[in-house]
Amino acid sequence: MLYAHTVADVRAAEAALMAQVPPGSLMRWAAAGLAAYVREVVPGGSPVVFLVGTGDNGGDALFAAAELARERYVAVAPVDPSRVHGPGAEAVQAAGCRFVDSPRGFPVVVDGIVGIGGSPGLRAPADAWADVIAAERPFVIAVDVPSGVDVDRATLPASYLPADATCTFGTFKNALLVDPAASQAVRGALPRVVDIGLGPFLPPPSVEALTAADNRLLQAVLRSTLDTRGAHPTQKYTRGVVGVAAGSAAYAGAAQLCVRGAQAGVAGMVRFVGEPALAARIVDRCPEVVAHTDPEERGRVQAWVVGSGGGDDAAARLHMALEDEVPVVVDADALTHLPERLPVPALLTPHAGELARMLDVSRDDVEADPLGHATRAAERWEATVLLKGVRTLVVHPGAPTRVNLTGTPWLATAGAGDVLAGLAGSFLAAGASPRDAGSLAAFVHGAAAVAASGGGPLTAGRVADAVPAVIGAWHNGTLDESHLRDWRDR
Ligand SMILES: NC(=O)C1=CN([C@@H]2O[C@H](COP(=O)(O)OP(=O)(O)OC[C@H]3O[C@@H](n4cnc5c(N)ncnc54)[C@H](O)[C@@H]3O)[C@@H](O)[C@H]2O)[C@@H](O)CC1
Repeated sequence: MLYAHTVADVRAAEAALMAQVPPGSLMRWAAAGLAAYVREVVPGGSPVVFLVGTGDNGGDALFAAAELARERYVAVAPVDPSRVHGPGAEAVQAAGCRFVDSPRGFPVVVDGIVGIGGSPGLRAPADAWADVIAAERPFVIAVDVPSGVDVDRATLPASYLPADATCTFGTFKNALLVDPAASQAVRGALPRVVDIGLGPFLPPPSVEALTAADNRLLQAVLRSTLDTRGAHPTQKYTRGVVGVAAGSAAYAGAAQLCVRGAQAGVAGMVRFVGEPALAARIVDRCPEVVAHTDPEERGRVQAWVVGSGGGDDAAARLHMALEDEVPVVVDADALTHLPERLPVPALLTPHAGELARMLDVSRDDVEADPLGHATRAAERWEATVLLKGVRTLVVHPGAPTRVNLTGTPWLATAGAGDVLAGLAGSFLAAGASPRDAGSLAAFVHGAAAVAASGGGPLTAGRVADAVPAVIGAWHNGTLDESHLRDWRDR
């Protein structure tokens, strides 16, 4: 699992650690880690300019500059020459670094303007430096966080300095994992986390992300439903039955893709409820499905998926599902019919436009602050909200938010959300909580998309087809982290 913490939590942990170690230790460790990282990502002797702010972020940069000055040409550009970290300034002077007043002409820039102590946005002269950098496109390495971003909210003010590589300390910060900051300001590979000993002092994270190594969650779900040792015979019913009440005459394909997502997942059986013509088409394409054309005769399920391609009867389908008192995935059109309070554990799966309608704000508002809006909706309905996006969020009140890091831009394709809803329903039916079901489904869905895409275009049906092999590999520990996303190195 990758973990991100809030600024307040990092500061509290730093204070607790600092009380136990000699003064200046943390900054020395941070600076040594930063210098090693610069060496690693920019090997050879390229000249480097360090942009140095007035706080400890600037201090980290100065000590790293002094260390690297032994090996290559290093310049220092202070934001305010009268306010630089004292011991850091002495170190760069002793090391013979040159002082400059702009990053102009340098192929490599290290951004130590502000870290977790910065208020959002860039002030003079950093705003002008950002313009120079945008024009010249040097390789930019951020110290702790790219300067200017809102670190906790992961939002982007008018001015910030995007980084091509980021070296952070102790733990991730929200802005390094969550959009829009993560996608826009943190280009390239995931940031490097330099261990400065904060671990024992950090509280539970604010944000976390599953990795290929985190298959215990999946194993725990399957342990209760799938007996791989033969001690207790596994039956389709013990694996969970997922009900799909999705699709409409206008969006018949949505029903089918939702069913295919559910079938590809971990449940043992899929029931479908819908009008006769639609049900007949589903069974034709997916003969394993048990279809019910009369909702009164729908049979027992352990979880429902409602709303994908919903159309006019989405409200009735949601009402029907809630009557069964089992967990429910509420998708697409059904999201506009949510009751004041949900009587069952629920996973709401909006995209930005749907979340905007739920909260009566604009889509732009949601896209500018996905974490804030998903959190608002999760608190408003006391439910888990899975907000679909490049980095899908799964927000549950009172628990760390999960951000999904698998996927490919090719996954932005018609029907992908229907497959995801069905897949999430299968995890719910197998006994996962809405939070785990949403994050497991998002992870598997993204990884399946990468596998199916092979770097090229995708259809949603091919994503569903790739799901079983991803679940199998993740379950038995052979999933390869390096094949889980293809936006990493852009
Ligand atoms: N506290 C510690 O023990 C450690 C801190 N570390 C570093 O210290 C950083 C935090 O240091 P600080 O708390 O001093 O805060 P920062 O250095 O992040 O920023 C605060 C300083 O920047 C100025 N400032 C704030 N917003 C600004 C803006 N928008 N534009 C320009 N200037 C702005 C403030 O006047 C203040 O002087 C971390 O991000 C990390 O890089 C590391 O050395 C690890 C240990």
